[in-house]
Amino acid sequence: MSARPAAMLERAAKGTAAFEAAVHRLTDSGFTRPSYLPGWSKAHVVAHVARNADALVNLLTWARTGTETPMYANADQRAREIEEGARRRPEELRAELLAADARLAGGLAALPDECWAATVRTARGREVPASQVPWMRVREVWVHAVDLNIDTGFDDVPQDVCVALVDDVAASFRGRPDCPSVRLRSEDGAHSWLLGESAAAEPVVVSGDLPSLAAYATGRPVPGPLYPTGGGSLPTLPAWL
Ligand SMILES: O=C(O)/C=C/C(=O)CC(=O)C(=O)O
Repeated sequence: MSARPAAMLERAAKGTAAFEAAVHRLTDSGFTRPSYLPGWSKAHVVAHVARNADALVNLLTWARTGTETPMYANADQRAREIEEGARRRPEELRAELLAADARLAGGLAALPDECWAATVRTARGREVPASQVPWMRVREVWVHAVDLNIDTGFDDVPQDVCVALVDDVAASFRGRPDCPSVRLRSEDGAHSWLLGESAAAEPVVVSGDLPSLAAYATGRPVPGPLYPTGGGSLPTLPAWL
């Protein structure tokens, strides 16, 4: 069986198309308007997503060659390139995004089967197989399509991506003392996640549809109603990523 993560590659291609389409709907003057991310304009978000594509190409290079090729030289380089990108003219920034997306698509298509299991290290120091790279891109393009604050919301994010996002958040909040104990439950009962300290007393149960749960877990605008146990207020979660 091939180690190629075919389904996730497909999701990455669809998410990338959705992000590019959202940017396409953005007027030139809209680039300088605020995104949902504090201190970032929409242009910052576009520049970050373009640089993330190149950073992921670096991980694919690492997987293919065995030579350590970090996503970014350091946090300063990452921040500087986002700032520089955000100052470019809209047509340049749009073109940069498309070129970076094409480089990443080429790198993903060309990675030999035997390289997907190679271990690489992310900018957050996580050691992961290269087969995680398509998921890392899915996460970036969908969450930041919402962050652009144009017209994409979590209702537009495919349900399987919503589930995978909450899986990701639950894994990163597991056992964290700064995370309240919260059980997220999809309204159809098919999915359930425990956030925060599992040893803590009775968690607050929050139920709702998958887009709303994913939006709440990732700290984004929640499209639909969420129902915490006892009708109280929603617990405040720590920032994710
Ligand atoms: O998944 C990780 O461990 C790291 C992800 C990132 O660093 C994504 C970014 O924030 C980025 O490329 O700037």
